[in-house]
Amino acid sequence: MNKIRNFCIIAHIDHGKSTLADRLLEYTKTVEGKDMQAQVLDNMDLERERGITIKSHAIQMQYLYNGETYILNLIDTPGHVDFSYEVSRSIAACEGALLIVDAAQGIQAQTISNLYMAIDNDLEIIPILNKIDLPSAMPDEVEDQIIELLGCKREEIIRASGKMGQGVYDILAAIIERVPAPKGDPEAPLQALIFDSVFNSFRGIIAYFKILNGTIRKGDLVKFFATEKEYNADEVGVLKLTMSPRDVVTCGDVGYIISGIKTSKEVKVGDTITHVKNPCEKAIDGFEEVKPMVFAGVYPIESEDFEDLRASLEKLQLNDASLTFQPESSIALGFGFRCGFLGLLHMEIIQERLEREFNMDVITTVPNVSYLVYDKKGGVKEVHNPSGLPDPTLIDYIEEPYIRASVITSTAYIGPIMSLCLGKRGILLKQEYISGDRVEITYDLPLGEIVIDFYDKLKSISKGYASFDYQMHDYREARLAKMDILLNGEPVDALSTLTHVDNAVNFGRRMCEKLKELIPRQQFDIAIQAAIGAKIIARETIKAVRKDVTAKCYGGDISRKRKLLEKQKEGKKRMKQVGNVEVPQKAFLAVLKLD
Ligand SMILES: Nc1nc2c(ncn2[C@@H]2O[C@H](COP(=O)(O)OP(=O)(O)OP(=O)(O)O)[C@@H](O)[C@H]2O)c(=O)[nH]1
Repeated sequence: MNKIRNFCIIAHIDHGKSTLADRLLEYTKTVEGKDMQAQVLDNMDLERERGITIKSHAIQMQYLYNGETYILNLIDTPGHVDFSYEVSRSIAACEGALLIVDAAQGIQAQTISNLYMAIDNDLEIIPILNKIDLPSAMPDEVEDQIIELLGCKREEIIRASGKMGQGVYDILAAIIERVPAPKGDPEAPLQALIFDSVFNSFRGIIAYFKILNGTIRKGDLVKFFATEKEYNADEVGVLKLTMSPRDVVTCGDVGYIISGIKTSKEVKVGDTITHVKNPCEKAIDGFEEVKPMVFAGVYPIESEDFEDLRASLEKLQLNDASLTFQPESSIALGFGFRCGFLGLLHMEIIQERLEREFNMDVITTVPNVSYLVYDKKGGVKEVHNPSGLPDPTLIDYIEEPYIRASVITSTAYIGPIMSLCLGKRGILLKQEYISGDRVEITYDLPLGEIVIDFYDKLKSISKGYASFDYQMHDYREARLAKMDILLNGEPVDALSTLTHVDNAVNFGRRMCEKLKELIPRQQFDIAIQAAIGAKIIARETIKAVRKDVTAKCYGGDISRKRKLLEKQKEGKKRMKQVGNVEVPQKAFLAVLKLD
């Protein structure tokens, strides 16, 4: 066990975690020659295409150091704020962390938040100044920032380039020298912490764990604490580039178990696995239950796919414990689910994974946050969907969630960032200089205002030189009103939103204009109206068109005609019939596209 090192890589988004992980795999000869491709661990297509890490990935390496072979278990983690929950779980499975800081960008918001998470879990931190090959690198200055943040010595910082390979051997040496070996007793009753799981259509559910105490053998009878269900350990093993079965996995190891579990409810991330005979006394303190921040309806395009959608969401949830869902119905869209996400990127990723991995065609509706609605009788109810709001006459007041946000930027951008936050009803708390001309600004902001487009706006006004991190803070009373959208006089519940009273008219007008752009012209006029209660606050009309797609074709060209018709059918795939109006997916997310 003293030859095992469990470590993760943490950093702000794009500071080079996955690239450095590639180098570690290459220099330890874990992946060689033909298997080596960029971002080996980002094995989801979606991760490669977008160049971001969404899931944490675990992989075991072996490395010969001073004549001894060490086992290094690496867990690569995502950098985007929406996925910080993945980071917290990976951290719990490690004793050390490589903290990577981009030498050109310096310390950013998630550098700090991920670092705090690692410190809270008592991890040994190895600071790495990455991308030193960049001409724009400012190694001395960024080193100063790291020293100030960590209170470490200059010699402890390793200068590296994940791209060119500098510093990689130093990093491997530091992992062995500085990260403590896992503690624990291989003879004690089994205590294994489940930190992730996936569904495999052939093998059932695969749970990934780290053993804190004890040993697990193939064929052992084990039980899961949360469900108290018993299973046979059909296969146990460690995680190399693929799963690598072992007869025994022991204390300190990061591994996997396959035990024929088919239903996702039976495996809970954060749960403890122990033996049926000689069980441990108590479960490991799991993870804090993650609270979704943003909610949206997810509806199958074909209503008969409802049960398939449920099964797909259950499987996805296994691999993504932060996703929540419960059935709901909409007059406009039929039966679907109200899903909870950590943020908009998370929502987008889930929609794409449903489409790619499960072949589901879905419509997602306007995202919103959760509200606390106090009624006049003194009761309170959490509402995740504007159409679930009680009648206005019964409502005493509504509270909305506020976050505490930290923005790190250079002084040049303070002005525009402050006016952005002000426009989002933000309250400035403090402004602190970190080092040089870098400033941390702290704001309280209504979450509902930032989920929509805050991140993109921040990036564009600061030309990318501002980073942002936030935590849920509290709920505060707000003057909110429910705004409905009517298409040809029919309210479309899936388009309802809660908006601040002061912005309502402006918001309603912009929504109507945007919907006019997004809903295709049809064979009759379509009136789009925004209303608060019975009062219409904005209106647009989409003029009728007679659309004969085959009109352009010359008489005999059948194949061309067929192609055009097919194309039209394809276009319909992402449409939903609402009353007599066909509404495309884009329109349901119009609110995200307001200028
Ligand atoms: N010049 C230079 N570029 C690098 C280096 N390391 C990474 N990059 C580039 O920086 C970008 C981000 O690298 P990734 O490794 O994907 O970053 P990441 O931190 O894993 O990103 P997320 O997983 O999405 O948080 C890519 O375009 C890399 O090619 C380096 O050492 N030098």
